[in-house]
Amino acid sequence: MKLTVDQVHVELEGTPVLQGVDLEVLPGSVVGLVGPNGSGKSTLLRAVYRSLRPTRGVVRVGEDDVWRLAPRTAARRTAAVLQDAAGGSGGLSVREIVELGRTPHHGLISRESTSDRQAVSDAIDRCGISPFATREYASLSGGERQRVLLARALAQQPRLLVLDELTNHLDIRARFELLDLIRATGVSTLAVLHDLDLAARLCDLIVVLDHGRAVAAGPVLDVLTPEVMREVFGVEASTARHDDGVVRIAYAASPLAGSVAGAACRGPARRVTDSGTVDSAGR
Ligand SMILES: Nc1ncnc2c1ncn2[C@@H]1O[C@H](COP(=O)(O)OP(=O)(O)OP(=O)(O)O)[C@@H](O)[C@H]1O
Repeated sequence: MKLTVDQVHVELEGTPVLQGVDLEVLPGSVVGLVGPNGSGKSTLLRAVYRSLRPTRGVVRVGEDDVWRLAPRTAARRTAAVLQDAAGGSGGLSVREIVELGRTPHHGLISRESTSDRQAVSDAIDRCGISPFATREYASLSGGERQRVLLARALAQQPRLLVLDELTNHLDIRARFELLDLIRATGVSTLAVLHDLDLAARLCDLIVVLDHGRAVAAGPVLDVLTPEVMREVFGVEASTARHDDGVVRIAYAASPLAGSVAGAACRGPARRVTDSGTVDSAGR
């Protein structure tokens, strides 16, 4: 299902945190949301998964404004996997945590159905967590928990996946496995990623946020240009597609742009032009 973020503004305690963000995730595609700390990535995700109402602008999943849908309908469409906290799992087992993904499909008095059980078992298998399905969730390692939370999201059978730094706790093999898994779901996905190499591998398109604005959007090679790497991330780097087809980012021997002390040299706020590239004049 398509996600459309249309001119979304968010103001928190009088501070503009998002300023007119536009983006699209086409059905079945994976869009990476990248940007420096504090640029507004998690805030944008919150507006998408309906935990924070935008001050202005519209978020549509399919044709519908998510803030006009019934909460249960919105919850069926969108599943969010957020940065993990072990607290709040209330002694539940892994399987019980995954079963929570079925909640939006239940009425007040409905009981677990065959399709619920099937969806839960499929999600557990796909995420490779059956060896510890009966363990208490809180006893798992950080990487194991990430898989369980993804399984809960898949059990929900959503039309849109929203992922916030899903690969944080994962070792390198587990990262690649998870990327493959996400791609294989075929579900439209908006993923916040700090690791730009992983973003380049996983995503069809990248959107760069800086100071609450989408300053660049498009295919990774068009977006993570040396200029954007310098102006937005404060590092000297180049991005190229290698002979094996993989896009890699090469950082300069002294990557910190602008100052030996490492303070990022930031340009003026930039924005996306009609062609999806950065307006380098900052207009
Ligand atoms: N309640 C609030 N009042 C004022 N400012 C807030 C509030 N909550 C968040 N912010 C600010 O909004 C900005 C964006 O925060 P957000 O968590 O969306 O950034 P982020 O890009 O996800 O950052 P990170 O990469 O560090 O996770 C930050 O500067 C943050 O301090």
